[in-house]
Amino acid sequence: MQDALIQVAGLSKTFSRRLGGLFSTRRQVTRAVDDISFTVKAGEMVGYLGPNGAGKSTTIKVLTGLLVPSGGEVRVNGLVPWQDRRRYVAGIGAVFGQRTTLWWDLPVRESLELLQHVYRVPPARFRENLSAFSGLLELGPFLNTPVKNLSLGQRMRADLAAALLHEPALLFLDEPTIGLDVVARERIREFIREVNQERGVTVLLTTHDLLDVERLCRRVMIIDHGSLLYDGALAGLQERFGGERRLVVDYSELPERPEVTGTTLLTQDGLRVTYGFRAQSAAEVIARVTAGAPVRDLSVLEPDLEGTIRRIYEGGLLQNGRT
Ligand SMILES: Nc1ncnc2c1ncn2[C@@H]1O[C@H](COP(=O)(O)OP(=O)(O)OP(=O)(O)O)[C@@H](O)[C@H]1O
Repeated sequence: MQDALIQVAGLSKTFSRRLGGLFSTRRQVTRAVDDISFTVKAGEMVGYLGPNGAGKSTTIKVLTGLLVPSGGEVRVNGLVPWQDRRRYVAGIGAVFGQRTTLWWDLPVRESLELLQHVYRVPPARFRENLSAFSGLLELGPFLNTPVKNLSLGQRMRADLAAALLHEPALLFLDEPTIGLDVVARERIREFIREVNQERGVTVLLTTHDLLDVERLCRRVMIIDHGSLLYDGALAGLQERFGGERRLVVDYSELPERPEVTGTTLLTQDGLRVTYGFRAQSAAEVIARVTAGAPVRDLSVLEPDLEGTIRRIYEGGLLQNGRT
């Protein structure tokens, strides 16, 4: 716990909303986040996943100090996020994909200059960082454009630069690729990877785009109905909850008995046979297949992450599966 940059213990956040008219005493209580605990070490990049309404944004809002929790303890960078705001925000950056933190009517450059003053970034550092981020995010063509006239992809790039100009140790990203096309998404991912690997910025990433997670995160946390269901390696998730891997074999000559020990024969179409298998290494299965009959070609298909996550959300696979 000592060297953790983010320390969360027993965090809860409840929203209470009056139902009915002004004088109604009926209230609807939502436990948006319910007793979650985790730590994140400096330099990590962690994916924070969950279906709609799971509690992701609420967690991020508490961690960035925008919301005060109903219970639990949170320390980020050694500070309590919702106290001592000035000191706290100097050490973090945040991008909320759904809305910009920049000044709507100002050109990007002026917005960034304003932030320079807010965060008291020395002029030389500012120039250096602006030039580095302009290069990586190709801000040049729209630095003088008012934020309100930017495309969504340009706006997101400007927001990322804005979040990092003061060199925070930690970056919170809430849906940073939402609404972007494939090329723009890839560019943003590339930038996030660079920031994490080259600058050592710790990243907590919330996203519905599992490609973001596959490309960027080794560790994922999954939240649903306010509870943390899984915290561990992305690879472990696939191993434990992924569907079957498949081996597609094109035989040159069909074996007498195409069944192979340790696999399920899924389909057979002429000389092409597809097997399903779990856990064991593909090499073992391939060795068994090739020992049985001559093979012309074969390929292994991994279960996709989207299918795995969907199974988890839909099937409650993780009810007792906290790691
Ligand atoms: N200000 C609020 N007042 C009342 N209820 C709220 C408030 N903010 C969030 N909630 C409720 O808390 C729960 C968690 O919401 P949250 O926005 O954290 O989910 P999320 O995982 O970020 O979802 P999404 O992926 O849809 O953004 C939901 O049931 C939501 O309706």
